[in-house]
Parts: sequence; C-alpha cells; structure tokens
Amino acid sequence: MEDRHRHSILKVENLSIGYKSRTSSTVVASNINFQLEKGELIGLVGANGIGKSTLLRTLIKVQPPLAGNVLLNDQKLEDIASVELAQQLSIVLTEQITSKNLSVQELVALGRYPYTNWIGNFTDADYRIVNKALESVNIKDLKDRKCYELSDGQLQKVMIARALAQDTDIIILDEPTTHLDMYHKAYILKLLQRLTKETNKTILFSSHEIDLAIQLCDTMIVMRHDKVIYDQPCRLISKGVFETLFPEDLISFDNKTGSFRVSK
Ligand SMILES: Nc1ncnc2c1ncn2[C@@H]1O[C@H](COP(=O)(O)OP(=O)(O)OP(=O)(O)O)[C@@H](O)[C@H]1O
Repeated sequence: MEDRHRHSILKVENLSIGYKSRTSSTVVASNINFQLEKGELIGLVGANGIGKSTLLRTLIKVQPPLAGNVLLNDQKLEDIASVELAQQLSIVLTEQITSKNLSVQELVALGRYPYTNWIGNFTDADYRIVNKALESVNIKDLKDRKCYELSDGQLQKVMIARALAQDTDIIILDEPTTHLDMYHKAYILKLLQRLTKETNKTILFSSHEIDLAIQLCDTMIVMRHDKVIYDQPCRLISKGVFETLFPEDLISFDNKTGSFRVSK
C-alpha cells in the first residue's frame, strides 16, 4: 500500500554518469535509479574511484548527465535556475574553498545568500535562522572564532550549520568524515541522523565509513562495478551486497555483525 506521508525529494531515472570530451565519452556508471524520501539519511558508498563524487556532482548540477534524468521536487534539474536550486539543495564539500578569515557566524550567515538581496541585507528572520543553525550543531560558543582557528571537526560542523542556514529540502555532503578521528566520524554522522529526524530534511552523504553508514542510515546507495544498488541497510546485508564490494583477499564482510573484517 502506498504511504501517503512519503514524499520523494530527489528522483533519479535511468541515469548515466561520466565524462564527455569532444572526441570521446567515458561512462562511469549507468542505469542508476533511486528515489530519496523526505526526512531520510542516505549513505553513498563504494570503493575508491567507483564514481561517488561523479554521481554527487551530477546530482548537484555541476556536471551534466550522459543520459537519464534527475528530478528535484518533480522538476528536471536542468530546468531549475541557480537561485531556485540554491533554495532547494545545499552542498557541503570537504575541500570547499572557504574564506577562513570569516568568523563562524559570518560563514554560517553565507547560507542565507539565496534569500537576501544583492547587498546581502539581513532581516530579523535571517538572523534567527542563522542562530538556530549554530544551535542545532552545538557551535554557538564558537560563533565569534575565526574559521582558520578551528579544527577539521569543528569546521565540518560549521559547514553543516551553513547548509542548515540555507534551509533547503536536501543537503548533500561529499565525504564529511574525511580527516576526522573515529569519535568525530561517528559524531558527525550521528549529528546528520539527528538532523534528519529534527528537521525532516533529506541528507545524502558519501563516505568510506560503511560500517557506520550501515548502523545509521535509513537507506544506502551502493556503487559496484556491475551496478548501483539502492535499499535499506538490513536488506542490502541480507542480499549479500557488501560481500562483493571489495576483493576478498584482504577484507570480508561479516553478515552477523554487519561490519568488515581484515582476513588474518
Ligand atoms: N574530470 C574527470 N575527467 C575524466 N575522468 C574523471 C574525472 N574525474 C574523475 N574521473 C574518473 O571517474 C571515475 C570515478 O571517479 P570519482 O572521483 O567519481 O570516484 P569516487 O568514488 O568519488 O572515488 P574516491 O572514493 O577515491 O574519492 C574514476 O575512474 C576517475 O578517474
């Protein structure tokens, strides 16, 4: 039976992703189909070089699809103008070039740019939203610190707060746990999980932390050489999807614990 409360935010239909030059085209992955629902946390996983960043770049309209469609709130991505897109989708990139001379509060306030006029005039409502974003990720006490003074983990929280201030239906993060220690990897992914529940936003992130993603995500997109699979973590485990993700000579997936083990 159809659930009336489910609402698809991002829909991908028969998508092919890759790179095109004047003389050739390289397909990185094809026949990709999934539908991301409101309030879901989705992890995108797969081996190095499999195409995670290429897929995310296609979903955020940085690179065109080779074939197929990406629909954001039922509208084709190619038909959405950039300001409108910025009101629906926010992005957190690890290697984002940010002006680290800005204070934390100033950087988070940049998230309001799709709504402020060209001089960046802030209303009381804008200030309230920025404050709420700082509060949501527990960084209010850092608000006057310069971004160059922050640790990688603190900076990651600031970038997530900036995305929250942008107040979009979906937030897409490319490897938000890179450079973080074990505790902070879990902390950031747990934070994303909490935010999906509190805000009902859809959050899609790519990561190499497959064990954590299995524990925390509502659904996952698993990129393999033969296909891209989208399902709930427990169903992916029972279908044996993770067992074939990497060559078995070194690591194998333990179905009972839902985690990878190094072969001894
Ligand atoms: N600008 C480009 N032009 C042509 N090919 C590219 C370009 N960028 C990446 N590729 C190729 O596309 C494939 C997928 O790369 P991508 O960076 O999307 O993988 P990934 O899963 O994000 O990898 P990682 O986990 O190592 O970050 C790789 O074979 C890569 O060499």
